[in-house]
Amino acid sequence: MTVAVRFRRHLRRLLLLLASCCLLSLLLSAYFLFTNSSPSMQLGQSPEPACAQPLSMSPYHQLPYPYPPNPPHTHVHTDPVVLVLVESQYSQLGQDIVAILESAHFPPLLKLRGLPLVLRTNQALWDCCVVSSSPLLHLTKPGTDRGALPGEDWTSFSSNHSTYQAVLHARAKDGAGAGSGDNPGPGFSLGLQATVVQDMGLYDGVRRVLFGQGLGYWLHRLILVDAISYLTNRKLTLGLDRHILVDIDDIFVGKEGTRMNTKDVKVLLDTQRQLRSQISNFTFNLGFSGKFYHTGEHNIPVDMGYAVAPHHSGVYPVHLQLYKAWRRVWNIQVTSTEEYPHLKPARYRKGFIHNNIMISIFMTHLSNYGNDRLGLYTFVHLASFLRSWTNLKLHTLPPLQLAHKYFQLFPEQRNPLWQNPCDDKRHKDIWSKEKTCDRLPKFMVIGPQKTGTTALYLFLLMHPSISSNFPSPKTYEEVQFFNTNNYHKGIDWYMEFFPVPSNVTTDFLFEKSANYFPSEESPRRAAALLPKAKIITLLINPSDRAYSWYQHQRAHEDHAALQFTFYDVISARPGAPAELRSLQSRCLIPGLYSTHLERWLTYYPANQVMIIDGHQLRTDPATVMDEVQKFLGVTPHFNYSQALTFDPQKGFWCQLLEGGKTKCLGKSKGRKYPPMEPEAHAYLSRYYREHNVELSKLLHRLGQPLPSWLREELQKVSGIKLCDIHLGISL
Ligand SMILES: Nc1ncnc2c1ncn2[C@@H]1O[C@H](COP(=O)(O)OS(=O)(=O)O)[C@@H](OP(=O)(O)O)[C@H]1O
Repeated sequence: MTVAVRFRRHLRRLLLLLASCCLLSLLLSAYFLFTNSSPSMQLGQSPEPACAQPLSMSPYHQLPYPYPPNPPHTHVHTDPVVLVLVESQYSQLGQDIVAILESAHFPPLLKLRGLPLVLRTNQALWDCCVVSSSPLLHLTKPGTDRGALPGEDWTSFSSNHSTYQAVLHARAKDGAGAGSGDNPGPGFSLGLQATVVQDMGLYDGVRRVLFGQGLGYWLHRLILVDAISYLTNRKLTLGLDRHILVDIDDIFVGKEGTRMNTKDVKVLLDTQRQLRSQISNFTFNLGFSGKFYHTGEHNIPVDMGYAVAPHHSGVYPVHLQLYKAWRRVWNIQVTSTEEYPHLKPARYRKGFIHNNIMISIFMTHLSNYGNDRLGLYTFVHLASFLRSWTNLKLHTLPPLQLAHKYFQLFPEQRNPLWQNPCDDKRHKDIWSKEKTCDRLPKFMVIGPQKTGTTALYLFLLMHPSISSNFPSPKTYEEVQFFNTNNYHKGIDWYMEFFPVPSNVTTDFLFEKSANYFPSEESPRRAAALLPKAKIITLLINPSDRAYSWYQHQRAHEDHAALQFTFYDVISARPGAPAELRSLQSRCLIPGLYSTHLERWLTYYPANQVMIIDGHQLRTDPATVMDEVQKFLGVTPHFNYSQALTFDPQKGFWCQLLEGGKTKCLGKSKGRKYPPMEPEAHAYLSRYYREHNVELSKLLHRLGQPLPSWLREELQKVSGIKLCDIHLGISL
């Protein structure tokens, strides 16, 4: 089973668990809220500004970051299920819970039965401040947000139990609250309303963070980030270092009169000085592109290996010529894009490396025109906001180093994921007018090898509306785009393999690369570029497949295959020679059908995937081809019973030509070799047993019949009837 499949299963399980916990929490909350509304204590008010008060007696408030160890409750739940309670904007159930706390329909004072917590609802508050001693804080820096808080529906919390620790305090506008003589509880300051509290789990073993209003309030969002970190024991925490680079694009471009003048440059330098007080070495980056690059008049160094390449210059979708020109003429090693994979939403933007040019997303685009003061104001205030309210540390680096840093931080982004430029209007507009997105396959035969893929390929080409890719001009072999380094040659390279269809709606282009089936990368890459494509796979008995593949290797004079018997290959142990082990895995792994199929089904819906019984294609190709035509929706219907004939000499079905001649596959398909030894047969039956069981379950789930070879293999599985397997009883 692949990591992706396992992850999906875990995720599904986790979501179910979350949903059940939410439901339970909802019921409990509703029960508590409705069954007891008498306050157990008076709430206080203080004339002092918020957070100027001495803080609670909580045993934790003195403890510095990193967070204290788990509270001494014996059964503290640190499972992130509690996150759902605060994740109000993104989860329907969480929304309900926060809505309860915000609701204007409850009496002003509530006590939660079963929990030592009192809620005061529907308040107008002001002067909100972050409690500096809260152990929750990581990203958030203590400070006071003066003035009225938005809305008049705030809920505040008080308690006399040390499990609760205030995170945010505010003052009640109407003067309500605990009098100066009241005791608001150990976790709370006298006279202040706690609007966000952290439950350490000391009371009932459940750690929580309770918000007295939604996440519309900006400080709540900051606290939410810390709450997630706290509740997951820092598993979901980002570091505090951030890098910033500001490009001023094309400073010499723009109409006469709108370009930067001396005054603009002076203000720019002044801003740079201010920013340097907060970000050491901060330097505005002069971006150059287009025809003004390298004009040299201004004596500004431009050989930094970097050029701004905004979307209109075609960084993504990739124009290969541009990359080559950059490299050759200006030795560009890094540029930036805001289009990959799409312009919006900005948080999904990524970088990638193509043709040794790093394309990263650090570009923050300042206007290239004169008189721009707003941009400068924004950057200065952004930096001071971050310094005042967060513990983030801002750094800067020159573009090249920053790009290296970027891919060091996000190595998974190095490899691009190509998409169809015509699926996004902005991409299409950038895409060259001479290019078309119609030179892409509508369906693919993905393998695995030795299952009859070439026969299927030949039969498909007999159909008047179906055409395939051109063979590789160098190797005459399959394209192998999605599973090899060919992928890094880009989609232009791939499209060159296909003819321009004469009729886009009726013509069916396809590609057959038999190694796509077991490849880890192929399904994700194929689905990104060809999400609507239909996928055809052929399965024969994996033992026969392995044997045919071994014979194929021998015919190609593979050194190890000639040296070792088939049994040696399939039964090689971990300490065997590397050459043998490599041959073994290439021989056996493609036959783990259920694993590979599950991966394809992660990226493609089941109705786009056709699983053909390769044995049936061999014995009754006309019936299979009828089903294939139906699956593809291709017209006109082609009569394969008339077009194919069994060739007794070849021992296989072949194309019937005029005059009764036949066109069969070459010598390399349908080879003559001795039958597999019984010992190897038995070994492989055992080896593939579990996987065949998994395959039968998968086919059952998809509502597909079991091929006869699979039935036979399953019958060898002792004591287990097929119907048991279908019912999901494991062996
Ligand atoms: N009609 C017809 N003609 C010839 N061969 C046929 C046909 N139908 C199925 N087969 C079986 O296809 C096997 C080769 O599979 P592939 O074409 O997928 O092989 S490859 O991966 O492309 O090398 C090949 O395997 P071998 O018998 O081991 O050569 C054949 O058994």
